[in-house]
Amino acid sequence: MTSSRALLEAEGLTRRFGGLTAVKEVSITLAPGELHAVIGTNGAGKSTLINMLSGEIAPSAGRLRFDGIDATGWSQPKRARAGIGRSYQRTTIFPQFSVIENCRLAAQAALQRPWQVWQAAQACARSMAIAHEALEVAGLAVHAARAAGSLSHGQKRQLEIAMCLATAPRVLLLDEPLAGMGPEEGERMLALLERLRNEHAILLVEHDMDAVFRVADRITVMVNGAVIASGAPEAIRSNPDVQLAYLGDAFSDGAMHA
Ligand SMILES: Nc1ncnc2c1ncn2[C@@H]1O[C@H](COP(=O)(O)OP(=O)(O)OP(=O)(O)O)[C@@H](O)[C@H]1O
Repeated sequence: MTSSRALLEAEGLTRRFGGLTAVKEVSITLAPGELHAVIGTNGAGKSTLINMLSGEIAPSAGRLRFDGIDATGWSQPKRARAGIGRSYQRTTIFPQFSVIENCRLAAQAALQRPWQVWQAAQACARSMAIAHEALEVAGLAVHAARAAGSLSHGQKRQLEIAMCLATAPRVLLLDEPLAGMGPEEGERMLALLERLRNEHAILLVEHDMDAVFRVADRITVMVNGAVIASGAPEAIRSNPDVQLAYLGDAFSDGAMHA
């Protein structure tokens, strides 16, 4: 399944927690311009997979390549600096700071090196410019001066993505960006994903099947830590193994037939 265009390539990624194998030999590729969704029932191993790709937890086995280079041993900060950005299921903003300040801090953290203190002023102007651009892309420019804590739930999730964009990522690992959103907020987020897909390699973990089947170019299905199918949405929709795995679950409510 490895493509020559792939920016991030995981091969045989495995993670064990004691006697439990949360992720079993998962191979997955992310390419620029492609939105790759990973779906699976609760506990299938999706977050553990994202955590291994972002470097938050180490794999028990398997390899990771970023832009053709072995990145398996890279720390999370090193991966972030290289261009692997992620958003979280939980909100990670500073509520008392303004929207633009949250974004600027994310940009600054990505730009600054501790030994480059003499460049602080220059870096500050640069990080502010990056922050404004990220807010523009994320559709939050009009809210720049507001306290981040006063944003709606959906706007906070948009801000998290803007903060991620402020670190200039090439890969975006998005963990349930639609969670807790109403229909209008969800549509805004989907429109944002459509805008981001051209410039980034995106991994989307999402429970909203309607959304996944609408926006994904490729869908990988996990069950009990293992991949049972991976392909274009139409192929996944008609895959008997997937239908069996989801029988009586997420797909039985008609989402698979949307
Ligand atoms: N730090 C940990 N220690 C022990 N077990 C863990 C740990 N993290 C995850 N697990 C277990 O690994 C399995 C996969 O969990 P994971 O959170 O990756 O699934 P998921 O597909 O993201 O689920 P959800 O859709 O509910 O978020 C679960 O059985 C979970 O309890």
